[in-house]
Amino acid sequence: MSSRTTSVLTFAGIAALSVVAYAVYFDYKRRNDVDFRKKLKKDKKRVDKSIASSKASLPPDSGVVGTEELREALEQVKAEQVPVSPEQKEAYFMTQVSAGEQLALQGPMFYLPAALSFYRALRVYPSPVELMMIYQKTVPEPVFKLVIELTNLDVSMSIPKPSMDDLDDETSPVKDRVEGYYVKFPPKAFGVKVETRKTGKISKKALVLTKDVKAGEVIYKEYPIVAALDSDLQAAGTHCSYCLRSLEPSMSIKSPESPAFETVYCSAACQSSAKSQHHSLLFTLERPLPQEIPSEPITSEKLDERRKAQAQFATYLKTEANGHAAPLLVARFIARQVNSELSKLITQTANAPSTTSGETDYTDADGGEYLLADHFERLRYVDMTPPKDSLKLLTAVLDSAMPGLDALATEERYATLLGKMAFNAYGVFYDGGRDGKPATNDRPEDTERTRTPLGTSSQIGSAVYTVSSYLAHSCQPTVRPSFDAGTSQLHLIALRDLKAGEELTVSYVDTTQHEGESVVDCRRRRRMELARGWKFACPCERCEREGKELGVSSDEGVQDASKLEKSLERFEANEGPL
Ligand SMILES: C[S@@+](CC[C@H](N)C(=O)[O-])C[C@H]1O[C@@H](n2cnc3c(N)ncnc32)[C@H](O)[C@@H]1O
Repeated sequence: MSSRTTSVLTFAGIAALSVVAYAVYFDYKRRNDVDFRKKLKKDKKRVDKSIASSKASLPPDSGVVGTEELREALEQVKAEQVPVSPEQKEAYFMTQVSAGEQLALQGPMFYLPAALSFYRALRVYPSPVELMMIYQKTVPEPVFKLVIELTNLDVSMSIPKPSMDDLDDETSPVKDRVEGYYVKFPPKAFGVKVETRKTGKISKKALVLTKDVKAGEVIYKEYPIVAALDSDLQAAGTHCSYCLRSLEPSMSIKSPESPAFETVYCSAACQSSAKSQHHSLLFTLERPLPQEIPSEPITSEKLDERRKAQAQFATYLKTEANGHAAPLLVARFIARQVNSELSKLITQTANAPSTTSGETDYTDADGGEYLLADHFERLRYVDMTPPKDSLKLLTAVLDSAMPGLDALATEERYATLLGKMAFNAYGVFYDGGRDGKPATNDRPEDTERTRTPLGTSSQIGSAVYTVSSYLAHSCQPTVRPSFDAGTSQLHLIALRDLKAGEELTVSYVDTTQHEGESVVDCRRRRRMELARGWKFACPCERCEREGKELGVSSDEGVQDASKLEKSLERFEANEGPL
């Protein structure tokens, strides 16, 4: 995939989410909030007035817009007072966007006034970059071009130009936002950077040290974007559902508001974080929007519908998805994105207090230059066929909480998200891992794949991290993940002295030679597991060295999934190298 395609996809992902969040918020208020409906009526009058005055001020030949005309119009707009209070800003924003939409429909003569309306809305919108992206998808092209010209003319406004051509322009602020990502991410304090490395024809992203470290040193600590307990522990109530800490059942905080999916927490802070990130949307009957937005009470039928959807999804997670964290991780991820978008819209338009727990989370998931989507869109994924009905059950939960949310989880998007979770999740374990995980009847290639050097059967749960997702595998790794806080916080520990510039690698699978296991068998076991779960023939030094010593060649470089499948089949039948 070219970097341009990736950039466009990243934009599309973010814009889609913002549009959906805005549309859902708007629609929800329109349906449920009497005051809001009254305000809309008033706004309509204002819009009509605004259109009338725009029409009246049109010069007679205003089909084509010259730079001078544009400059004059811009100066006039900039001389206008911008509303100050959040409520006024919101009303102004709505008026201007509606006026822009209606003017744009009236033909070329009205393109400039339409663009000016959209431009006015930009001046009060909390995330102008995202709004430009929304405009790019929704506003007629000639009008959008005028909005771009207006922003270009206005040097004092730092709104980037998100047209496709600009992505090829080295000086474009948008290009900088997309490609500058790896300059700003990971944050310097992590002591690592992401580099693209090529082995033969295959290029991969690698995590590289930016400082020297000593053996045993903690290189960085990282909180997950999303985490989930293994389903047997989730049901047992022995671990915190949010941070995955082990707890005494008598000390735990139970969540009475979600009978469908019982959760326990180790602290009020974890309970509050879980609720604000995902739990309230997925498994409670609480209104998903913050208190600041008044609404009519929800009917008992609607509540029943929501209760039923949650119960069905919970049953699915406990039975059919049993042993697989990906569907729950995806549900929590989507809910977290929705909550973060909504709280951003609401906190910035209505001055409401943040609904998040305030945990230090460098992903900027709750505002800031890069969003959760920016991080997640860039991660690699494996093609997956979603389990039957799992998407339907999830969208029913989302839709019963807020009509319209189902647009966030199309089949394609859902499959990609599952594939991302499966490729990038780490198994969380501490104190040497656990025993007694129930065995599954799944085929090996269908079992949970989470990078865990102790093996999946020792993990207590799964979690996805942004920085650590970039770590490549080696059977002779330079670092190891550790969970020394006894929670899902990942500590990356150096396994030997390492120098700045060295690539960091972890073991995705158990690479230790077990008692009674020969070198051949150990090599075979881990290579099969990597090929089945991770779709690559391991090219690491250890595999190479052992292969040479044992006189077996290896199919390094097998990256094409169809070729890999064949290679794997031959290898399993002892008929060829992998
Ligand atoms: C979670 S991603 C790791 C991120 C990866 N470093 C990247 O390129 O973005 C896992 C995938 O990276 C690839 N990968 C990881 N380690 C590798 C290695 N040592 N050699 C070749 N491919 C590797 C495999 O395709 C694997 O399924």
